Amino acid sequence: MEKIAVLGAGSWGTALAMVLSDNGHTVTLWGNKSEQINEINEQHTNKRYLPEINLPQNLKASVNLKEAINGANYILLVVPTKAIREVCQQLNNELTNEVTIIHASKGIEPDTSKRVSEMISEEIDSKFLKSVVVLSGPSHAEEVALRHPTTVTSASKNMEDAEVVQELFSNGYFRVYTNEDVIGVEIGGALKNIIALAAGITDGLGYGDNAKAALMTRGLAEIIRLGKAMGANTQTFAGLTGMGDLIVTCTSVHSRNWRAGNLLGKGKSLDEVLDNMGMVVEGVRTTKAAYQLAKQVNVEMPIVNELHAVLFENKNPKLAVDALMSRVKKHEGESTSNYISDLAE
Ligand SMILES: NC(=O)C1=CN([C@@H]2O[C@H](COP(=O)(O)OP(=O)(O)OC[C@H]3O[C@@H](n4cnc5c(N)ncnc54)[C@H](OP(=O)(O)O)[C@@H]3O)[C@@H](O)[C@H]2O)C=CC1
Ligand SMILES: O=C(CO)COP(=O)(O)O
Repeated sequence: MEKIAVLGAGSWGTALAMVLSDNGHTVTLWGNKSEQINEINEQHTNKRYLPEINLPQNLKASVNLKEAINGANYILLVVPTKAIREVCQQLNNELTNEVTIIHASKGIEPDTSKRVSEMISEEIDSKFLKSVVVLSGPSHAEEVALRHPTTVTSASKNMEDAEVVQELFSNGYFRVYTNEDVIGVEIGGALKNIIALAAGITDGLGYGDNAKAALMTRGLAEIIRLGKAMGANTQTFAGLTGMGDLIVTCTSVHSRNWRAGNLLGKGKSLDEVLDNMGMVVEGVRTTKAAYQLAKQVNVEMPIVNELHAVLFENKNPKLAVDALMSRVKKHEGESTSNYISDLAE
């Protein structure tokens, strides 16, 4: 059994800390709000993020980062993408031994186009960084906390590290696969949030399942095109962290990205939506990042372009849908870089 620090006491950090505690590991959940940390230690609940859930009695929490990471060989980082660099900088100041950093955040940084694992490698002193492993897949915190069957992927360039993480998390309700395609796993997890925002918008506009199926299918084509340009293995996008996460995020009321899109489709402004969500909506920043990245690598991403216009240029969502529907007529396989044959390899 291992001592593991979980940094980020929101919905996903808490649910993953529960999985690790269920597996018998000694887990300390780190957060920055003392009231919330006291609630976790004394009431064994985290009501703001996981209402109705009783946390395992052996799960401890701390506001003190030094205390949380003391003696840990594994650190699970689960804060919103925009906080990754800041938390890594704090962590870097406290580390005294080499650690494996596992991250479960889904986003791309605007302006730098960096994936989360790249930000971690840039911020953590290499003498403290044994390995970076990504944990991603179709997994709403609300369902994991209820111990409902869930499958995810542990990805690392080094398969042995991915397998160690697979072992740490696996149990009867949490099944972990491995993959060495870190780029594909991170791109799939980040970009599905964009498509979920768009799917929420079409639902909010009152369009039905046909529109959602269209967005998911053509959205996956866009994700694969960008992923291929970034060096991903296109087969990864047929798996849990690609198609799997796209399905769960576009079709679930648990998804904050879908819910945010739904409110936008119903006519709320982006500021109103984000002010009322109370949890991170990663797809907003990632839309900005993907929009910039697509231009840099010259990849066609019409859904991303229209969503960017809705979010940041005040475009009416209905006009964005009209624009997508009236694009130049195409062959279905055109500009998908034969990804279906790639997937079938
Ligand atoms: N929720 C889910 O089902 C899943 C989420 N993810 C990913 O996990 C990541 C985290 O999401 P999630 O837990 O849902 O988000 P939440 O909004 O539920 O929680 C975010 C947590 O991060 C904390 N936080 C934010 N900034 C900092 C900081 N600078 N220092 C310390 N703590 C900070 C927040 O603290 P505070 O309360 O003080 O604001 C809060 O506890 C995202 O990238 C998301 O895409 C991945 C899979 C599933
Ligand atoms: O990543 C998730 C499920 O796999 C959670 O999605 P949301 O951030 O949209 O809630």
